[in-house]
Amino acid sequence: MEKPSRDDSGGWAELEYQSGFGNHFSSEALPGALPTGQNNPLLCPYGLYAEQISGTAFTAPRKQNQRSWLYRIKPSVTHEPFHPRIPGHKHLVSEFNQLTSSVTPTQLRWKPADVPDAPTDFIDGLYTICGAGSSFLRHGYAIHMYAANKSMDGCAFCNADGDFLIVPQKGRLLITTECGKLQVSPGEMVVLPQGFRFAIDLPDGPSRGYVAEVFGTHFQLPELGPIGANGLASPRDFLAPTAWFEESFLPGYTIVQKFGGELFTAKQDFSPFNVVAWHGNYVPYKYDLSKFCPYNTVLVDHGDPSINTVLTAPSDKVGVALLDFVIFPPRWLVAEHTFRPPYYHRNCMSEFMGLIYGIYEAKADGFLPGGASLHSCMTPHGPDTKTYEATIARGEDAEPLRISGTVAFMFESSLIPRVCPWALESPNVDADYYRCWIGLRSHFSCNGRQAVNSSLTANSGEVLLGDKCGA
Ligand SMILES: O=C(O)Cc1cc(O)ccc1O
Ligand SMILES: [Fe+2]
Repeated sequence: MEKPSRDDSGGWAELEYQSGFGNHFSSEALPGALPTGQNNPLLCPYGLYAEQISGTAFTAPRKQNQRSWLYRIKPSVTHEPFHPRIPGHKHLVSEFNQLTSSVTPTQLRWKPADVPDAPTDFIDGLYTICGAGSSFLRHGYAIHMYAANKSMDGCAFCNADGDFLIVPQKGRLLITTECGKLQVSPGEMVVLPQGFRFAIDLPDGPSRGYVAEVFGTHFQLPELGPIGANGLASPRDFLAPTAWFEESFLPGYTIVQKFGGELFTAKQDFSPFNVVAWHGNYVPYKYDLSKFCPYNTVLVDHGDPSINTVLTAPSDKVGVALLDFVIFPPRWLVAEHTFRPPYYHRNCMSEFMGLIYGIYEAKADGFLPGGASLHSCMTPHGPDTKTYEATIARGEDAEPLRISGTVAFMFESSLIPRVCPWALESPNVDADYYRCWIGLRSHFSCNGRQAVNSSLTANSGEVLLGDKCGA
């Protein structure tokens, strides 16, 4: 089989995918490579080894159970022992506690990170921003970002800690996985489940993006409730790869395994992308965010952002997410006599936001593509002064307005994030972020109406009117 070039997009754009979310897929790169009638025959077709990868406990309820069978030239165990990687990686965290990270209720915003000048691949370009819980306890999440400029070479990455949901903001990702290849462009997202080996090529050079990693659970489609049977992200728009393999002698090939936030390496002399056929429902997949079918208010008020949930990683509490992936895509705003941008609020959930392109509807300035913000549990936030003033200026009879040319997103979690020291000390921290709200003036006016609140009433009982009441 011809191997698509790893350093340009030749062949990648025409990749074939299998469509569906949570399907039991099957794929073979050689005819008849999948055993029939059983998973684990004594002798597999073409002399392949059968290997299972489990995404849930063997005994997980059938509805949640995830596993795949890989039929490969050599099993993945065929490698030398793991050793701590030298050099290590100082900026990855999978356990959030006082030793690794700290808390702040302050509104945080980061300017976009520069892509480094020094050759940096996806592994070295990945750095944790914040998170909660522990990969060891199989509960929690980490939010990372990456800035890289070079393809992974002679190595594959394997994340033993959790599932990666990657949102590229700049530069395509050409991802070779054990199940096949995926091309992921800015405007798309990809999920690489725990344990799969993958290599990321960067055909466009400088690349940047966001990663949510969830521990102990997997992403699923949100319930649709009264919306009905259709809408939001449609299962058929999720794309899984088709089997692709290479049989090559690659002396010194390295598996880099992230385990407890630390990196370990093991050598082998062949490509891990040697799976000739596979079947199962535990697979990497991608989704084009432009396929999202948004729902919204059509008369008054501002719907909660949960209406824009693409995927949710559930916690053990019904209706409460460990981590939701929510987008703010192009759409019409039509609500009448309504403040249409996001409302001012304090949320018991914590909100990490990123911007893929364009201008986010709540921030006229300062929240830039490739940048990020974090509003933790009960930290007040909302539209900046410019957005507020512009919205009020449009008046009660504002025409329907189309938000265009932008996609922002939010990773929203019920667990409160601790922030890594390098994220807090980064030169990209926007120290002036708070100023975007400082200009919000009081528009309060009693306008001749009697103030019923005693604080507006002078000691004498005199009613404060007009500018006397501070308008
Ligand atoms: O804070 C944000 O910008 C995200 C957000 C958007 C919205 O429309 C409503 C609530 C919310 O938290
Ligand atoms: Fe918010």
